[in-house]
Amino acid sequence: MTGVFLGTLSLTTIYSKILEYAGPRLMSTLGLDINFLVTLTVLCFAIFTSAIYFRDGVKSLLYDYYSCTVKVVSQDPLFSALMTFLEEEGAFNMSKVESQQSQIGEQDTEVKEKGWGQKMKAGLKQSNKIKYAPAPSCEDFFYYKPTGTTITIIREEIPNSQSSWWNPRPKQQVQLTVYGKDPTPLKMLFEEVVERQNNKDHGRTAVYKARQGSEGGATGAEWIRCFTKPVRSLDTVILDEKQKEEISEDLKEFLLPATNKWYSNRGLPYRRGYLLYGPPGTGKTSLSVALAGKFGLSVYALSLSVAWMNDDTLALLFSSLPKNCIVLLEDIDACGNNNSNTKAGVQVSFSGLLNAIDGVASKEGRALIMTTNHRERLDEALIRPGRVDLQIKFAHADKKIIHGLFRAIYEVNESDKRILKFPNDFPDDDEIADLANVFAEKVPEHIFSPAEVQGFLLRHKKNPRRAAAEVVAWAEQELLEKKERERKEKEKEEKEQEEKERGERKERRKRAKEEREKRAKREKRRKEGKASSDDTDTEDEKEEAKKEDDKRVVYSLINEDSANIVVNGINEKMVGGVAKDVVKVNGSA
Ligand SMILES: Nc1ncnc2c1ncn2[C@@H]1O[C@H](COP(=O)(O)OP(=O)(O)OP(=O)(O)O)[C@@H](O)[C@H]1O
Repeated sequence: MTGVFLGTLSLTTIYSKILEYAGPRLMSTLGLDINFLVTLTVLCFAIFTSAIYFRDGVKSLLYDYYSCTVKVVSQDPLFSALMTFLEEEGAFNMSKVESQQSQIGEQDTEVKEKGWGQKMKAGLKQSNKIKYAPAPSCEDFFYYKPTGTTITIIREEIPNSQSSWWNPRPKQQVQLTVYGKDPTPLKMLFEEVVERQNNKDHGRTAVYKARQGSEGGATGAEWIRCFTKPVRSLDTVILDEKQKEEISEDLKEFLLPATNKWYSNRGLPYRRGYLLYGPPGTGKTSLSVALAGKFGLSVYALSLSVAWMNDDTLALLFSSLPKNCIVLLEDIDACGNNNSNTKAGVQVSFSGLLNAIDGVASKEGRALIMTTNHRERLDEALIRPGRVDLQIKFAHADKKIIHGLFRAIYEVNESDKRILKFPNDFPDDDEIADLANVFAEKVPEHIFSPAEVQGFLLRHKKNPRRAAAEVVAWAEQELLEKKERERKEKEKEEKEQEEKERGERKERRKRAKEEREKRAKREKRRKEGKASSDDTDTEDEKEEAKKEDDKRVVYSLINEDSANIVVNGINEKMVGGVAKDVVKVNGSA
């Protein structure tokens, strides 16, 4: 009954009923007029709204005319250092957070020594620690003690629409504002950020990796600080001392400010290029990282073989390098040469690579280290002076390198021996020197890479005597396996070559057939007196036709006589490979 009754009442009726009922009671108990109350509420609301408008207006006026602002975009190497600093200082209100892996701080990941670029992926051991970052578009206030100033921090995502491959949008930007005309607090803050970053990097080498930046349909790429690792001493790279010194001195001189001036006075682009070539596992990457460590440079590693790398992204990455860094470009032979031969899956063209290295957009002040296992496949244009100023050859280990590797592994200081629980009877330095001689005598020279020898030694990390005793058996076994691997590889290569040649022959036959048919048609038209200017053979066509006629002669001869005799007899006159082709044609016919 009650439900039906309420249903029939309208809201206005209820409201007027309440006013009718509550009004007089409020009046009698509180002494307040209901009309007065309503007016007061509306007035408060109006004042509150105007106050907000007023505050925003003043704020925007102050912001426009009486503040200093610095914006840092995510592509700037300073971005991650700044975010780490602010996070460490507790500047962010973490009530609105998002989990994040790469932007704030760096991924403290362990990386296997072997290789960069694509290989690095396999070597990364992701730390499972989840990091939190303040969600974008939040405003934070950070009290910066040294200057007693409050800094407003706004972190924003940047809209997609502004991006294009030549100007990829930064993913994010952080904006720091202080009110007042004095930018000193911001300057001081940035000095502290850089100093803290430098202190952290001291004794470490920072490694940056190229990352695809493709959103909103536009492709792009950016460098991302991946990790830092302790500086690798040049002494741990076992190589001919002269070669090490040569490249080290060259780089040292290049980095001098006077050299920069010298280059610019002569209008030369201030860049230096090195080529490290040789079989896998001989120390090319290790030397590059050790050099970076020695001169306090960061390494910018990239590989041409990653699926998204193309001419544009490569050029973009080269144009966004900082000054004084080492760019490590591995497996440079992947993009082929002027006559193509690009590896499957590689999108970077040879001209694209040349353009990135020393095109107009390429940054100055960087040292480029290119590595390859196949120097013979490189185009001379790529390694001409100016692009490559110094070449270092790496080879399989000789006696000196084998000896050096042994000593490098087993010369351990007392504290490491204690911490790592080395056995008490671990040989002293004199015995290690003797064992190193024995070891080097037993390993055949120029067969194994330093990486292979090092791999064996690491198996007996705490037992050099055993390593020296067992190395012969290991070397024999390895040799057998190596030979088997080489045999299989050769077989595979031969098969691929055969397949390629078969394809080329097929293509040539197809073209020749089309040409014959075309000529026959022309001939027919000529005989019928319908020849047009198109039917006149060009010099090239005449030459092609002559070749075709020759082929047909061979072909008919083959049909009559023994193929081998004819081919051997005519081969002299033939253009390379034609006779052989015809034999195969005949064979398959
Ligand atoms: N000459 C060397 N001195 C010291 N260690 C070496 C040397 N060569 C190789 N190694 C060791 O072998 C491993 C692989 O070396 P590295 O990656 O530098 O070889 P690479 O020549 O760059 O190989 P790839 O051509 O396959 O990239 C590393 O652990 C490195 O320490």
